[in-house]
Amino acid sequence: MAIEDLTGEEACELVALYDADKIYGKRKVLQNLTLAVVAGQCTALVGKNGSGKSTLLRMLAGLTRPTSGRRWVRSEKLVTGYVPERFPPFSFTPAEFLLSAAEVRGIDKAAAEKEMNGFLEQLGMDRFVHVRMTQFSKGMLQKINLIQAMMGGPELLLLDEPLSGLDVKAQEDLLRVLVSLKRDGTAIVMSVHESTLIEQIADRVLLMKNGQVVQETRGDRLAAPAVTRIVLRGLDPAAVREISAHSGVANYEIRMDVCEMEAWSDSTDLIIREILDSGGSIVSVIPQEGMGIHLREWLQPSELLTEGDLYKCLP
Ligand SMILES: Nc1ncnc2c1ncn2[C@@H]1O[C@H](COP(=O)(O)OP(=O)(O)OP(=O)(O)O)[C@@H](O)[C@H]1O
Repeated sequence: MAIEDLTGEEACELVALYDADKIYGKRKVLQNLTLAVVAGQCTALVGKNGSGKSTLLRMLAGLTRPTSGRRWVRSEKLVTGYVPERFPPFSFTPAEFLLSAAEVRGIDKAAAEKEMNGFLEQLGMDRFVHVRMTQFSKGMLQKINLIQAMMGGPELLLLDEPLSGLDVKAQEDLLRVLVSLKRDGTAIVMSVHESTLIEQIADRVLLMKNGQVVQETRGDRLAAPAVTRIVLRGLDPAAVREISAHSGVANYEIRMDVCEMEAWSDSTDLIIREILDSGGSIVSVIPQEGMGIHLREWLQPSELLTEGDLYKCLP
């Protein structure tokens, strides 16, 4: 499809890559990447160090061009916030740095000051507004790094390891801010190692390996318990419905004389027994590993909001 022909749902796309490669010297660090970023959607990039996450974020930001393939952007005026992996301890105060960054981006001074103070307060940094950043810890610098990207109402927010250096309280504060931006329609793409951040905010998770997206899953599937797909025959719909009323059945679909059921893995034996006892026969039983299980190898658990429901914390 020609990019110029995007209509309907695709019109929500803010930026997209088509068959994009990035080559440094002889090394292909991104290969055949095709992906679109949609307003209000949060995408998490997961993968080992060197798998290409930062390069992909820079390419989406327009900071590096594809060696081949294309980057499409809805408008050259797309308001984009970018949080680089490293943020140096500039010898400015947050007020000096953030307000001049806002001025460069054409944000009105009074509005910038109001927005800056709001973010500083939300991230517990308001006391340090006039302190030189050379005295800041890694976590404090990261908060300023995040604020510079979030100011000016970005339509697209690109975050390279946003939780880096933040303590648990700061992670929770940031998560609240990100959820609220996402609710207002900001698209977020972030490289991330913490599973809880993904579970709380990501709509989709892309697993990267050697510069390619090798797996894609929904963010909420990461936390979902494993299921078993059971295909059965020989039961009438009433008998299927009766078994499906069991809490161990996640969902089912009847097609002609065959029924496909998804059972929570820990109920598989019980459900199969009920099917056989009711006179049905089993065609196949396939455990659904789900991508979450593969993805978890690449993620660290985090203490972030392990018990709370994030949405309950929101104002
Ligand atoms: N400007 C550059 N010149 C040469 N090689 C580069 C450049 N930028 C990145 N690379 C290489 O591209 C590969 C992918 O790097 P990238 O930083 O995108 O990976 P990453 O998944 O973000 O890793 P990390 O989590 O360590 O940041 C690495 O091998 C890196 O050394």
